[in-house]
Amino acid sequence: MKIVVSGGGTGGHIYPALALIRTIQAKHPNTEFLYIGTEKGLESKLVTRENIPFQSIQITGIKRSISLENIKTFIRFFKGVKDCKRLLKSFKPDVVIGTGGYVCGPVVYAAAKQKIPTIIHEQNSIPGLTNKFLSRYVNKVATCFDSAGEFFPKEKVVLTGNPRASEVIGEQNKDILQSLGLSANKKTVLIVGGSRGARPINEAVIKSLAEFAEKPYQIVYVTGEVHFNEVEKEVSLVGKPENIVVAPFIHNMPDLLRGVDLVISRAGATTLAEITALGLPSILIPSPYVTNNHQEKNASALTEKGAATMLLENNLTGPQLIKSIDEILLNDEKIMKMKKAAKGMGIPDASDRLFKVMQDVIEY
Ligand SMILES: CC(=O)N[C@H]1[C@@H](OP(=O)(O)OP(=O)(O)OC[C@H]2O[C@@H](n3ccc(=O)[nH]c3=O)[C@H](O)[C@@H]2O)O[C@H](CO)[C@@H](O)[C@@H]1O
Repeated sequence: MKIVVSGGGTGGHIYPALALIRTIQAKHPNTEFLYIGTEKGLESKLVTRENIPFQSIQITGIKRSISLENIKTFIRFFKGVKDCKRLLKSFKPDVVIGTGGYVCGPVVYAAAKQKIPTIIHEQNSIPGLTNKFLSRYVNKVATCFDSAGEFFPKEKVVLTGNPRASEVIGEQNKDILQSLGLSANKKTVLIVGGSRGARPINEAVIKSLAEFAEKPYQIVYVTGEVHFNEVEKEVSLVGKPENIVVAPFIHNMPDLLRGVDLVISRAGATTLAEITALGLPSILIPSPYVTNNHQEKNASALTEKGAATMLLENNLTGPQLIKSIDEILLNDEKIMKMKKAAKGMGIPDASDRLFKVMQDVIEY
């Protein structure tokens, strides 16, 4: 079998694609893959380090306001479609799957025009522009939230969940905490601002460092690659408590997630799929800078079930962050309830479900 995968820009679109590829590689080792992305997106780094064949095209996202840049984007889109048609003709895939981000636009569109079976995977509760556009042309739309289905042609929608949920499932192993220089026996909080980090979260954490030093729990704090140097400088001015580890990015996030007790994060949909699959309590700080405020909607799905608490960025201060952590981590009964609620929302067999959709469109 030959499969083209495309998805990019941020980790939330790339990791589901990689998780799906790994599932298929495990089941059908002879499958050939081609990943199409952009050089600028995180995919050019994340995909190549997995030794998956990677080709890049040039494309930019569309701006919501009318601008000259959009005319250039349309020109790039059609040039991208032409380049993709050439790549697809030479690779001859059985199916093409897009996991979101604007790079999928020309890839999936070109495939649909060449009558190659196509699927898009939408991670969020409110779909992105590219997936809405592509839904007219594809065979199936795989979703992770019921609410996303309303935005797509009904007959094409299948609720599969996010393949990354399947990937994080596994035995809990605290070795990773020790390898980071932390204790295997203390409760552990992971603080992460999505795949690129989030400055407002970083600011609140830096302001809380002195107080964290007094806490009975420990913290893995992931700054995001681009913010790391600046954060390190500020941390060295205040002094880093021994119970905190600061890292720019964690490549083996599934291992780490299996070792922590509480996650503080933006409300990116792939992160939410991971924490619900594992049944992890969370404090979600939705990014207000995303299309249609979709992260707040993503987060609400969890808070409505009691799986998470939400802290809006407007209310994010150092003291509020510490209060929110203590309310959960120092209350075993609350932890148990949140764990159960989170687990109840997880879709751990998402990879299998999505693979089944692929088989169905190929055989159709
Ligand atoms: C600003 C923006 O547009 N954000 C979107 C983007 O978020 P973003 O890329 O931040 O996505 P998510 O939070 O959903 O997923 C992040 C992924 O990166 C991984 N990870 C993160 C940090 C790290 O150090 N190591 C690591 O491996 C996580 O485990 C997860 O698999 O895609 C999501 C999924 O479509 C959307 O919901 C978000 O709104």
